[in-house]
Amino acid sequence: MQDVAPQDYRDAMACLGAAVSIVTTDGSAGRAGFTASAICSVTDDPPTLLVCINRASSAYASVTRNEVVCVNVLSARHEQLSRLFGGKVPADERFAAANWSTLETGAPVLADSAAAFDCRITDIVNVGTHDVLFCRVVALQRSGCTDNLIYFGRAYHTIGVTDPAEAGPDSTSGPS
Ligand SMILES: NC(=O)c1ccc[n+]([C@@H]2O[C@H](COP(=O)([O-])OP(=O)(O)OC[C@H]3O[C@@H](n4cnc5c(N)ncnc54)[C@H](O)[C@@H]3O)[C@@H](O)[C@H]2O)c1
Ligand SMILES: Cc1cc2c(cc1C)N(C[C@H](O)[C@H](O)[C@H](O)COP(=O)(O)O)c1[nH]c(=O)[nH]c(=O)c1N2
Repeated sequence: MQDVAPQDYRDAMACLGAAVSIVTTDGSAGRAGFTASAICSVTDDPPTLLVCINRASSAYASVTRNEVVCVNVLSARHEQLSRLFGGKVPADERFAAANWSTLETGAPVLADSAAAFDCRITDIVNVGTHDVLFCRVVALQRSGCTDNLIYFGRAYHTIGVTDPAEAGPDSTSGPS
């Protein structure tokens, strides 16, 4: 198979705007977190999303050994936090910059995230430099879901709803 050059691929992927989240974990393998845009809904039954994580990431060992993650969806106000979790800053310094709680799994939940998906990792598929994590959502939290931090063209942007009712009510859900 003839591949395109990685740089050409990245240049084209820079045209694909994506929501930004902070993926966290905690457990016997330690607390860790990283900024992620490669996140996608897989199915609502059972509620499952996927996260792509670079195996070279400082969070990789903790994420895969703890087998739990929380996907914290970011709002416009979280741009600086996203930069902190985007690399090269010690984990304690990343977490010190915000308030965190927990839901079911013990993975850190960002207090004012637009939405937080608390998950157990059920399957992992290795592809190139990354692992694709299939994550079963066991609890979630929504609050102030009126805007999103977006990464597009190698820069941060914001999108928002004009009528807050469009975003629906705040809520917290556990296992049904
Ligand atoms: N999926 C990812 O792992 C991913 C996504 C976005 C950004 N990043 C990292 O953030 C930094 C800044 O990125 P940028 O968007 O400003 O410029 P960039 O040129 O590195 O990336 C452009 C786009 O290519 C994709 N991409 C980049 N690196 C990738 C990788 N290693 N694997 C798969 N897809 C990748 C992303 O969609 C990204 O938005 C880089 O170090 C980049 O590797 C990684
Ligand atoms: C906007 C944006 C989006 C992403 C990233 C960065 C930024 C700025 N990074 C990179 C990731 O956050 C960073 O490489 C890790 O924090 C690893 O750095 P450390 O090894 O912890 O220093 C990233 N990494 C990854 O494995 N999957 C992803 O989806 C993304 N998405």
